[in-house]
Amino acid sequence: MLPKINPTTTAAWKKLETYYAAFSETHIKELFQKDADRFEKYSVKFEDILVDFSKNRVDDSVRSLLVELAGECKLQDAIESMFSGEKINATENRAVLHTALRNRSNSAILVDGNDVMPEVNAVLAQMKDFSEKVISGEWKGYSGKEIIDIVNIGIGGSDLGPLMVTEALKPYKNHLNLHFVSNVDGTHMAETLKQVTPETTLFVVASKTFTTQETMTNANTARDWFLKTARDEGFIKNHFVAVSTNEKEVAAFGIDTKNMFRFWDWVGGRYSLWSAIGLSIACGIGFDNYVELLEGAHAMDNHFRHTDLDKNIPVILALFGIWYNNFYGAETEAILPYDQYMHRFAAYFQQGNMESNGKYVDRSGEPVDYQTGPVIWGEPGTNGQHAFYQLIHQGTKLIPCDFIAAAINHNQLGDHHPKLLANFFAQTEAMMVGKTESQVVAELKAAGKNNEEIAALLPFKVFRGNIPTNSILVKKLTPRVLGSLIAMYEHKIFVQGVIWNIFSFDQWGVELGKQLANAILPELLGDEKVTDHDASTNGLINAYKKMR
Ligand SMILES: O=P(O)(O)OC[C@H]1O[C@@H](O)[C@@H](O)[C@@H](O)[C@@H]1O
Repeated sequence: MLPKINPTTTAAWKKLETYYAAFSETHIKELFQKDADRFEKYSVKFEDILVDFSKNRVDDSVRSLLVELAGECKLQDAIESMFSGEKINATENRAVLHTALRNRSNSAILVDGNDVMPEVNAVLAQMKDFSEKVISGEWKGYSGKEIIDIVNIGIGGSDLGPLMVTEALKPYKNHLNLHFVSNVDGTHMAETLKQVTPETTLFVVASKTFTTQETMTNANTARDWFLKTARDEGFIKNHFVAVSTNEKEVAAFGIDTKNMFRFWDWVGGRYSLWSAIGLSIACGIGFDNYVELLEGAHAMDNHFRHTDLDKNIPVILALFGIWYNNFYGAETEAILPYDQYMHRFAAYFQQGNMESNGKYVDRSGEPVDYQTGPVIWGEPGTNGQHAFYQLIHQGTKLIPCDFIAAAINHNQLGDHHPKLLANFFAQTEAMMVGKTESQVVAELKAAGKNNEEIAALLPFKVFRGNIPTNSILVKKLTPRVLGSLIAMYEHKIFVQGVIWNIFSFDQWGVELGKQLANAILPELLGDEKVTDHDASTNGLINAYKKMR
């Protein structure tokens, strides 16, 4: 069980508050001036990943007080509780074992006294067998043709993980074309179906519950579309497989449970790409590459579980995040991959982070009186530079940023990569050092401006700097490296949830909207005036009825 400790009542929190009062105006530049070894002291190398934490508003005292905070909040016990299969997802009475799905050591992990590893390995073997058959062409569509297109139908964790990973690992892609349909907006399915043919398309219906409205609607539409051409329900088994925890609903849909890939209630939706939800990944990049992804995550799991807190990458990321969130009042964090293939990475961790730590009730059921999860957002560099970096550099909000880049690009095209990386390094430098008044004056003088012109322009051209960044530089974006990066952020989220004294593995907050949508749906069918909601909702529904 996780402890129920209000972090603000710890001695470390009080000390951090006192320290913050004196320290908060300190410029990161000064920290570098005072400490020649700062880069070495504030960076950690893990396999092919270098994480540079040095450009943060953190000194040795802040770092050790944050580690003290983690200690007082019993972080190490919490880590052990998660890895050993305790039911730390208390509001759903479930263990949290995405780490078991990538437990390449195969050591026993017990849930209710039963080792989960044999089942995990059995599903992995099933995924290997299936993906190899589809890739080799041994798996045939109803007319005897090989599969060319795979359509993953899922939403939330049953979509974002496979989508993000297959985009990030596109250089490892085989001949199969992957498509992802998530939105209940018919456009998503309609546009996808335009690109595929029934004879050569495999639908992977991915849903933990197999009751999600969007996914079931899309899956039914896909089945109708398929049967219009195939005409025989007996052919469904060649073209529809399911990934789910819900055997009953899978069978009710008409999918042969032989073509069902199981997972378990101890896999959270947003942590499910490591489970059979990764089937599209295994098909798209091959099972061996999928296993490499698991291996990379497992290596990060070991680092997280066994490394001292002050050298532990996910722990440091989490603690520095808490420093900005709870002491500096930062509301958001940006994830900025300088890697076009990682264009869905921030979106993926929007769910990972915001669904996990977007909670205002603590583990005792009381409302918190401090901030919890931040807003996560981001786009790949350099695009973001020409869009929203203005606000990061000169806006009124403090936005800590994570920069991610690979030293070796999969596409060695002219001088694109040095240019990309020059921007990566320049942005983290600019965010930290800024530009002083005297630098601006010197530049304007050199450009031939007179004193009056200089005075008029000066305030607009100054950059305060002191914007905190983490730089995550990897050798190359391989499946193993990506696996480690994803696990790194997952554990960061876990650490923050532990310290904020919230339950990170439930998501009750997504339910209300679903419930109300189910109530509204039948009201949209007829023409009668709707009156049972508030005036705005009634007004909108009635206006819609007139417009359609
Ligand atoms: O995989 P299924 O059950 O369709 O859920 C899909 C998604 O639904 C949402 O409402 C959330 O609960 C997510 O965590 C989940 O990933």
